[in-house]
Amino acid sequence: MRLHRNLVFAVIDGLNEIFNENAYADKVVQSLLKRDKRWGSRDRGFIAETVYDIVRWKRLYAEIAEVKEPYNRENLWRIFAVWATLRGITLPDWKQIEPTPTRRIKGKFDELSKIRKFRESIPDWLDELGMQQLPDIWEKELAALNEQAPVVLRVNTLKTTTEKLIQLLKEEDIEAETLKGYPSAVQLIERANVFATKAFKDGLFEVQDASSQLVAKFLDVEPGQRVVDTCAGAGGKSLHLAALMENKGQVIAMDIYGNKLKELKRRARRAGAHNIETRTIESTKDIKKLHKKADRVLIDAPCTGLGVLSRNPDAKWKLSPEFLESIQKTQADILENYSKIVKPGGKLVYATCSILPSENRKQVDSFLSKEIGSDFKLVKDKNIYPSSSGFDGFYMALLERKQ
Ligand SMILES: C[S@@+](CC[C@H](N)C(=O)[O-])C[C@H]1O[C@@H](n2cnc3c(N)ncnc32)[C@H](O)[C@@H]1O
Repeated sequence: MRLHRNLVFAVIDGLNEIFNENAYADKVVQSLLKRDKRWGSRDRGFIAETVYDIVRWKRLYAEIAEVKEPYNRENLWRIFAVWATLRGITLPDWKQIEPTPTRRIKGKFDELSKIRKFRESIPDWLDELGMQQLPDIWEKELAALNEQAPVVLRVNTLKTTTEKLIQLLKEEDIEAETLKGYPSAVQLIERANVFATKAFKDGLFEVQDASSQLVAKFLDVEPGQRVVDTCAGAGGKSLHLAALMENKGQVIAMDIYGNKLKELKRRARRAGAHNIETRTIESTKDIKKLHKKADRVLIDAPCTGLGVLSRNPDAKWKLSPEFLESIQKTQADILENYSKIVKPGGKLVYATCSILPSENRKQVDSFLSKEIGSDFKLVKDKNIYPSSSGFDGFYMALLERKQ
């Protein structure tokens, strides 16, 4: 592979923003890709994959490069040189790249790979937490979370079928296949920019991980019901709920951030999902109005996102023990307050994209031991682990409010 100067410069600029300016990797990559209209899909792929790779392996590469945070540009070039050397890419003779001791880099890589926190590139506190909470599986989950996530689409059944979508994508030179056990999912055989397709603009699919596609189904919705999606965000699950309900009944999509709900509205229009109403949560009154009013409630709770590290590797570096503590408190409050929206006889799903028991089953058990929780029973729950599923890590619990 020959390295192109302007692409590598874009990578270095992106890393600077992510590591030194606390910017989110997905946003940074999105804006880098707009830098030069002449870049083709290979160039764009190089930038996105290299940035994500280096974010994913930051601790390991920085250790090999012998650089410490905050990284100046020279440090970032050294980290880049480690990335390239370990991939067997011949480094060009540019002034930014110092003569790199290839053998030394490979030797250090072998040596550090014996130690989990370097091999899997993870902060000490997070590694200790994972070992405490998931002693038997942490090591293999961590390895799975460092794999690149596949691109999975959810077919919008309000407008098309999986077979038709696969055919339409093929006509746009994108190969995709169905996924056993995930009725509305289609997985790309090779990565491609699906957002540029006509099928996307026509609202025939959304990009949504296969594990995430199990959440709305877990809620057991039916056409005609009133369903409240309490942490709807930009609406990945609300859109799925609307499709499962065949556009009949009502989905009330709520969030504390109105801008996310605006994006949800745009997506709903494109998808032809007409039964979604958005409501920003301004105060507890907005929740009280709905007490005992819904057949189904979804709490897709804010969480550490530890189950989706393959998609968002920068979360490893942005999370902190203080954030974990505060998000767990939020999860407990949300569960206690929003469960009151469920009608007697109605159902609730509590879900997270984390694999930590303290954000998952422990939250459910603690809720069930409270006064409001005694009105509910746990019907079933499911832990989805990246190592066995091949997709994101998720947790979902189905609870039923007694009559
Ligand atoms: C896991 S994300 C939701 C993802 C979304 N359901 C989807 O499928 O695309 C959690 C959401 O909870 C929202 N949130 C955080 N605190 C909240 C609160 N107290 N009440 C309601 N929503 C909250 C966040 O803004 C975020 O959009």
